[in-house]
Amino acid sequence: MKLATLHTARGPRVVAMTDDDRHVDLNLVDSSLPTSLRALLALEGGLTRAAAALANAPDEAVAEGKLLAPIPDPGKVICIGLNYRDHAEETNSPIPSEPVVFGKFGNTIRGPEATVTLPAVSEQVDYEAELVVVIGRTGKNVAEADAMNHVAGYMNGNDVSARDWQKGRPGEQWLLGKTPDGFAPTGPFLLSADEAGDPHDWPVKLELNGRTMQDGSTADFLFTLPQIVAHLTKIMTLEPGDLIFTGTPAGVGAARKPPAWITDGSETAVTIGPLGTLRTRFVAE
Ligand SMILES: NC(=O)N[C@@H](O)C(=O)O
Repeated sequence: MKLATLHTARGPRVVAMTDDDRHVDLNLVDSSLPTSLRALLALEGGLTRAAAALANAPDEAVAEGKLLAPIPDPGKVICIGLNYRDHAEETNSPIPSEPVVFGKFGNTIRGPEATVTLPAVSEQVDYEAELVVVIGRTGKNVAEADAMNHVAGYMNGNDVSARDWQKGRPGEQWLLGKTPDGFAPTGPFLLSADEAGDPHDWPVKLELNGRTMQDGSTADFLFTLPQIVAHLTKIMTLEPGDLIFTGTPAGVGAARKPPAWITDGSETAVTIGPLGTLRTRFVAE
């Protein structure tokens, strides 16, 4: 199932996208279903009931509106860094012995087709195509063997980064470079895990203004999704609606000569496996 959040005349609604790109308002079909995708994921059997609603949807349940981020209000936005050898090498970073972890806040979340304002204080805004994992079940101390049972589905993501606020900062902290408003676009939809299958061999592609800049594969992960989920849950409880950005392959703007920064009027397009395309426009502040 392709699930998304649509801003309709009735407010935000969870919709299922049909193969001909119509949006079925699941709450209109089954009014006991929550209107938030995060709440639907937290509901025991929520995805099964959503599938039943989609299967029984009358034509009147088709809704019009603007797509928002599939999960507009994630509890946590966790990011894995240096999870591709070629990206670690192009940034002269050591190959990590365990997952490198950092985070983003809710202010960074944007949907497909969003316009992101570039912070006036940065001259080095960069793109990073990433597979985003959406957690569907609460878990702490999750074993690798059980980890994929905690995954609800997948989305395209762009870990937009202000390099001049990420590198060379006191305490080697990346946070300010990773958390300007809008620096975590996701979408256009969440593909449920049952339909997605195994995501460990998906192409990861990013175009900047129509030019291919990244063309990698999740087959090159240094740490697999089960390893990442097991590692994170040693420390924290993961909950339905939490997002995990799983790292970016080589080809980022900072590693190019000359560097290829995102500037006023730029557009990025992220396409990962069967997840559609996430387009983002950027304008100057
Ligand atoms: N360089 C950098 O920030 N990289 C990370 O975000 C990553 O995805 O590897």
